[in-house]
Amino acid sequence: MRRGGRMKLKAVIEGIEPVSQEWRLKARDYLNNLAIPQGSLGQLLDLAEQLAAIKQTLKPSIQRKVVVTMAGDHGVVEEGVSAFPQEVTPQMVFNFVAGGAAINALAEVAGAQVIVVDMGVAADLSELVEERKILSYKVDYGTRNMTRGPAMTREQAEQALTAGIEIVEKLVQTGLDLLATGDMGIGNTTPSSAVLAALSGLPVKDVTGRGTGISDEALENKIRVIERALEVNKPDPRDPVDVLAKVGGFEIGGIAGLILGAAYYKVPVVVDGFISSAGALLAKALAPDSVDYMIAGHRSMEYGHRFMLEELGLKPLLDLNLRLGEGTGAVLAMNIVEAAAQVINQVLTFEDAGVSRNISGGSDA
Ligand SMILES: Cc1cc2ncn([C@H]3O[C@H](COP(=O)(O)O)[C@@H](O)[C@H]3O)c2cc1C
Ligand SMILES: O=C(O)c1cccnc1
Repeated sequence: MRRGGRMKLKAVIEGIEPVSQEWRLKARDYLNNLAIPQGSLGQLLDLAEQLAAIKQTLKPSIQRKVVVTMAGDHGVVEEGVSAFPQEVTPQMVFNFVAGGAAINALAEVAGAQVIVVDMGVAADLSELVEERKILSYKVDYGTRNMTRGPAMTREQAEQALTAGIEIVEKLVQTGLDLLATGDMGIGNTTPSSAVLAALSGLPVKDVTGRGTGISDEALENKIRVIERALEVNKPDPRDPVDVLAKVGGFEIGGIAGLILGAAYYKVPVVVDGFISSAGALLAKALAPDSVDYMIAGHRSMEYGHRFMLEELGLKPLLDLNLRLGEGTGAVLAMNIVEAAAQVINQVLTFEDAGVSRNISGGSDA
C-alpha cells in the first residue's frame, strides 16, 4: 500500500460529516407546506429531505447517474459455497461489457452509466482494460481461502477501500449526482455473511442464505465454512479493516470505499443488495456518519439482508424478490430517488399554488 493511499483513506474517513441538520430542517419545513395532505407522499418526502440536506439546496438536481459494479473472486469457493464455478466472474465481466447483463438492461431504464471495475478477478482482464472497457484497481487474482487464514492482507484491504474512494473522486471531477453500487464475484455471499456475523455478532446460521441457489446440504456446509473462517481468523469487530482483511473480499472493500467516497464528496449513494450492504456495514463501522448519504435501494431475498438493513437503520425503497446483485436493485431504485427530487423541485406549496389548507384545526398528518 502506498503511503499516500493510506493517508487518503484516513483523511476521507475523518472528513466525512453528518448531513447538514440546518438543511434537513429547512427541507422538512418546505416539504410540510407542499399542497398535499401532510406526509401523503410518504417515503418520497423522507428521500426528498435527505437529498436536499445532502446537496444543501431545496432544488436538488439529478443529472449524472452512475452505477459502479465491482468484480472480484474468492478463494473460499474451493470449499463448495456457490452453485456456480469461479470462471463465471470473468465471463460476466465480458457480458457487462457487451451490454448483455441484467445490470445493463436496468441501468438503461434508469439512464445510468455502468462502470465495471476489476477489483480482483482471478483472470487476466488486461485486454478489456487496454480497450478502456473496464477500470482496473486489481488488488490480486482472487482472495485466499479464508478458512485457512486471512482472505487478504491488511494492506490489500486498505488498497481496496482506497480504490473505491479514488473512483468516486474521479467521477466527482466530471460531475456526479447519484451513485449506485454493484458487485460481481462468484462466492461473494459467503464473505458478505461473514462480515455481517463478525460486525454484528449474530449467529452465522441466521445470516447465511443460498446465494445463487445452493441445496440444503450445500447451505449446511456454507454455514460451517463461515463459522470456521471466523474461528480461524478471529476478526476484531472494533477494527473494520481487520474484518475486511480476514473474512471480506476485494469487491466488498471496493464497495465500502465507494460509499465512503460518496459520503466524503456529499453524493447520495444507492446501496444494492446483500454484497453491497456488507460494504455499507464496513463503511458505517469506519465512519458512522456515512449512513446519512446511503439510500437502501431494495430488500434482497438473500435471507440475512434484513439484518444488514436493521444494522444500517435503513428502510429499503423496493422489495421485488430480487437476489442478483450487480447493482440491479440499486439502479431500479434510482428512478424513485429521481422522483423524490422532482417532487421537491416541482410541487408547489399551498401558498404558491393558491390551495386552501387543512381546516380540521389539528395537524395535517
Ligand atoms: C450468471 C450469474 C450472474 C450473476 N450476477 C450476479 N451474481 C451474483 O451471484 C454471486 C453470489 O452468489 P454466490 O455466493 O452463491 O456465488 C455473485 O457473483 C453475485 O454478484 C451472479 C451469479 C451468476 C451465476
Ligand atoms: O442481494 C444480493 O446482492 C445477492 C443475493 C444473492 C446472490 N447474489 C447477490
